[in-house]
This record gives sequence, C-alpha cells and structure tokens, in this order.
Amino acid sequence: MSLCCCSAAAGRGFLLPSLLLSHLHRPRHPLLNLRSATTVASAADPTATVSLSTPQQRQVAVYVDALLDWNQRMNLTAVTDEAEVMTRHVADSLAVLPPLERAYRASSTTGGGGGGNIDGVSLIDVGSGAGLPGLILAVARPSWRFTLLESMQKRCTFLEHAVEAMGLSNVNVVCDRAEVGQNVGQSPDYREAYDIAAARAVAELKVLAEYCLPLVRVGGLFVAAKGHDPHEEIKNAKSAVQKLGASMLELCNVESMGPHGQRTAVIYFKERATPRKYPRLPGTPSKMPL
Ligand SMILES: C[S@@+](CC[C@H](N)C(=O)[O-])C[C@H]1O[C@@H](n2cnc3c(N)ncnc32)[C@H](O)[C@@H]1O
Repeated sequence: MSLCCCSAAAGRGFLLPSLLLSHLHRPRHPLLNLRSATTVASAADPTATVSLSTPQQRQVAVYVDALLDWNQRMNLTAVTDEAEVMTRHVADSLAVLPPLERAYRASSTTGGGGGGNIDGVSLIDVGSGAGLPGLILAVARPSWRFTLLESMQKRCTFLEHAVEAMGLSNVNVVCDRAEVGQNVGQSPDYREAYDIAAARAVAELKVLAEYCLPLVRVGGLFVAAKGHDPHEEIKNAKSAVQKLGASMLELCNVESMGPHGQRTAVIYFKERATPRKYPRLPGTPSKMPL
C-alpha cells in the first residue's frame, strides 16, 4: 500500500470570480477548476486538473436544478442549498478523479492493460443514489462509459430523468442491488466487466468490497470515497479484499471542499478473478461481512 496526498485546490476555485452559469436566468455558482498536486514521487503528476468546459458547466447546472427540484418530492439529499450542492456533492465527486486517474494510469502500465490510455474507461458507480459521484464524473469524462447502479426505484427514476435532461449519452442506469446474482454481481453482462468500480457513502469497506470487486475486471480498480480517517475500516476490510481477489493500492488524502474537510480515496487493485461464490445472496454481505 502506498500513501498519496492529493491536495485539490477546489475551494479556492470557488472563491475565484470565474464563469457564472447564466443560461438559467439567475446567478449560478462559479464553476470548477480543480487542481491537484501529489507528493508521491513515483506517480507525480502535480498539475493534474479537472476542468469543465462551458457546455459541461451547463450540464452540471441542469443536474443541480433537477436535484433540488426533485428533492422537494423525494428524499435524494439532505443538502438543499445550491452552493452547498456544488461543494458537498459536485466538487466532492470531482475531487476523487485526479488520484483515480493517476492510479489507473500507473496500474495500467504494470500489467493492468490499457497501456496508460485514459480514454474509453468503463466505470460502475455502485449505490449511486442521486448520481454521486457517477453523474458528475460522466460530465467530466465524456469518453468514458458509466453505469449507475442503484437499488431504489425512485432514485433510478430520478437518475434516468437527469441523464436525459443533461444530454448524457455515456450513462446507463441499472436499478438493482449489486449483489443480486443473476442480474448484476453474477451476471456475465456485469461480472468482471468494468475497469473501475466506484462508491461513495454506501457501506463500510468490507461490505462495499463484496458489492464492488466482483464487477471489476482483473487489472482494474475499486475506489471508495471515504472520510478523513478510514484506517480502521481499511484494517477490517483486509481479509475480505484478499478473498475477493484484490489488494490495497493507495490511500489518497483528497482535500474536498465539503464542510467536513479532508476526504480520502481508498484505491484497490484487482489482482485475481473473484471466486464464483461472491457476491453472496442479497443482504448477506451487510449482515455477515467477510
Ligand atoms: C447514502 S446513499 C449514497 C448515494 C451516493 N453514492 C452519494 O454519495 O450521495 C447510498 C445509496 O446506495 C444504495 N444502495 C445501498 N446498498 C446497495 C446495493 N447493495 N446495491 C445497489 N445500491 C445500493 C441506496 O439505495 C442508496 O441510494
């Protein structure tokens, strides 16, 4: 395992008087230009940046509007203020991208396939909820293919609406549980079919690993967005991760703009095929974690 420190200067980006989204006829939040620096010499990419073009900023604005609108009728997020949605959801989702891309490039050149090419990546967002981080990453990386996996039908209806309203052609919404055998976790359509599985705020790592790792191809990555101190969770997940065919690659400190300050990205590398018996039956991973 290596440690990296990605200091995304995202908050500063918000303070700068930059582009306003005016197409919706009211002042919008200044948009994003996330700059990351890393202290890991071997993977140094100190200027890694996530920046959004004007059309991408519009897509984000459409998302934020839809989220706040639908949130009045269904429980999508506890955040009801536009500026807070931008910081706690949009920027927080984007903040994971620089360390993820750096890890993906690095793992691709060490036998993971892809030869460092960062286009055409397939990513599944497990427990996507209102589309976080998947929908925001889909805006930022239009050449990637995204699957948003969400078990609640009402949230899936919102996701389908948002995908259409935002004009995204690189997103597929799947309404099911990650561990539902014939449909997702054991289905040839999804099993070991993704370069990356990502999850944010879904379950503790040892449970999440059983949801996510069966979906990742050998040589791919599983990234979990976690809080500032995931060490205990990482320790508790070690045996589960090994059983599922992966090993810890990096723990990245990602300075997101959320009020809770520092966020981490825990990144695992899939070394071997996941044994067929995983994922177990729905509900079992959370009731009896590996
Ligand atoms: C707390 S929400 C977080 C949503 C989003 N990732 C975010 O960061 O805002 C967790 C979501 O995961 C979904 N979920 C939980 N377990 C799941 C499973 N086994 N398969 C698919 N979705 C699941 C829930 O329905 C819920 O929408």
